[in-house]
Amino acid sequence: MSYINLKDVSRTIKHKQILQNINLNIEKGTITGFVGPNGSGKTMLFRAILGMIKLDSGEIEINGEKISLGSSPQVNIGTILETPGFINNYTALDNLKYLAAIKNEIQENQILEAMQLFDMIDHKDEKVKSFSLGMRQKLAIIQAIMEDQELIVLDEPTNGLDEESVHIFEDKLRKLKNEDKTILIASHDRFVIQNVADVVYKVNEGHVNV
Ligand SMILES: Nc1ncnc2c1ncn2[C@@H]1O[C@H](COP(=O)(O)OP(=O)(O)OP(=O)(O)O)[C@@H](O)[C@H]1O
Repeated sequence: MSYINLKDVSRTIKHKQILQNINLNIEKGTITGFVGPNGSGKTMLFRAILGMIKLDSGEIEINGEKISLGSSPQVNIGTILETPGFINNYTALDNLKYLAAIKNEIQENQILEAMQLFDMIDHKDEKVKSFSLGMRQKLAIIQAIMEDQELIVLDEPTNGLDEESVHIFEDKLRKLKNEDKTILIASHDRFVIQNVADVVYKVNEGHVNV
């Protein structure tokens, strides 16, 4: 049994088939890349896997657990889906502490350790409203990995990152994979996908193909 299973998953919104009969098996401890044009369905696919949209038909299981709209899976999941909603008037550290308080599983030193990875320690006391796009994106990556999440779902994670940060990010993904984390990543940056993914799927008009 794979770690993530999608069986005949379909969803139509306003007469448009957004996800079309998707069958997918993803193994634990792998990095799976998704590529495809704008509007092809990558984000919707991730939303479906995370139980954020209702399916018209089909089934999704993560670690043997059936996923349905509104039920939060037992698996600890880290995500970046579109623009992360940070509180602009809070500092970077306070934003991360606020997010960490939801699950209350990690201490400040673990947050700082994750910030260190992307050289964000020097900016920890600055308000997020002063951050550049790339700095916000680093913060988004940090929140997606800081709790040692076992499933990490990343939609366009390298948006706005400079070259060095992309390398740090790729290295971190490889380390997480070696720790048996399962990572899904959608990106228009084909180099990132080529560099890290074990399997790459093409998404086109709601279909998913190898
Ligand atoms: N809230 C919504 N209501 C109706 N249709 C939507 C909604 N969000 C997305 N769609 C449609 O779903 C389809 C898939 O969109 P999705 O955001 O998954 O594409 P994507 O592959 O992530 O694109 P991009 O590369 O631009 O991020 C598109 O046709 C889009 O117009």
